[in-house]
Amino acid sequence: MAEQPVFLSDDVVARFLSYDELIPKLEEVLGQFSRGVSSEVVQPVRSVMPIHNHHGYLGLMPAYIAHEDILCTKMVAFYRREGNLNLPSTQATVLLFNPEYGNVRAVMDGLDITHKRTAAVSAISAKLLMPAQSDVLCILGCGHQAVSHYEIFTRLFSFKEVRVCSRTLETAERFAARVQGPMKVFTSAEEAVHGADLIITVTNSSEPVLFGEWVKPGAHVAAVGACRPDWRELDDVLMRDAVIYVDTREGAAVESGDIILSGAEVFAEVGEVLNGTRPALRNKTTVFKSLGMGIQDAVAAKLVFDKWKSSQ
Ligand SMILES: NC(=O)C1=CN([C@@H]2O[C@H](COP(=O)(O)OP(=O)(O)OC[C@H]3O[C@@H](n4cnc5c(N)ncnc54)[C@H](O)[C@@H]3O)[C@@H](O)[C@H]2O)C=CC1
Ligand SMILES: O=C(O)C1=NCCCC1
Repeated sequence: MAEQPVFLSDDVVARFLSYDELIPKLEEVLGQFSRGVSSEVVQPVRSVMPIHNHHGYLGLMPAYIAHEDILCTKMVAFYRREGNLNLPSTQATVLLFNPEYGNVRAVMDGLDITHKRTAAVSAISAKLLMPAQSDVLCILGCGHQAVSHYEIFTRLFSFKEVRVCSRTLETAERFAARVQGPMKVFTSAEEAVHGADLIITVTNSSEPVLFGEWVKPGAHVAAVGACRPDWRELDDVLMRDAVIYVDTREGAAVESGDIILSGAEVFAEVGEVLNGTRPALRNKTTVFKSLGMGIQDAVAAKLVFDKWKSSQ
């Protein structure tokens, strides 16, 4: 008889998921994905269904990584929350399967996985693309992704200054109280961005929050929000002037409003840079447009499950 699935709650997942193990696994799988051997890493573009009555979307993100025998899917609900900050903007559940039988081995809360793997992939892009001398980090948006990005970026890199700015001063101040470490809270995005070497956009805005004329030439931008074809975080000037990197070309062509609506050309997948088949143009202004991938959730879920299992 097939084993019964275990349920791993968010705090259990968080306990077993470490950036130190996650980052090398993500680098490996991003490289394999971009090698394009479709039988090795199978990941269709996510299917996304609108939840009209609640300004939301439900995304289904299946992935199969053959050589590691990982079969997984994440279901993620995400919302445009205009006013009501008490409602969550993202909820996620991850199912990890036994690939041989097709039964579910684990049902996991997917929030910690989503927060950490997204921030880890942004950090991988930054390692490759940010200016060699990066003193000033600026984070636009002060929600959940801002927290995980702050944690990993300040752990991996040393900045002289970290700046944050959100839509309201209240959310920025709440963020500053939640994370450990120094930062300056700005009320003007333009002032926060001025002179920054590395800019992270983690907003739920559907209109541009970052404008090319504000961005220091040579800076690197990790753009994490705007994951719908009609949503923007970056304006046309920035999209036109920067060299554009993505997690997947296929996903970007279908889901990224910044790419579709600006008509910008994608230069490379981050996996291609990791493989050495496309260059990291560090001296130019670069944008990494992140949309999120099922394979990222899959390697994270496997790490969590294996650690949980060996703790039993
Ligand atoms: N690329 C990826 O893999 C993933 C992307 N996302 C996306 O990342 C974005 C952020 O996610 P969460 O942090 O979970 O959302 P959240 O709701 O916790 O935080 C969003 C933040 O953006 C701020 N914001 C909204 N409009 C703004 C503006 N015009 N200027 C500055 N700040 C503004 C809000 O005040 C809030 O602090 C969302 O769009 C989400 O869909 C989420 C998960 C994975
Ligand atoms: O990859 C993910 O997870 C998500 N991507 C875009 C929007 C919400 C979640």
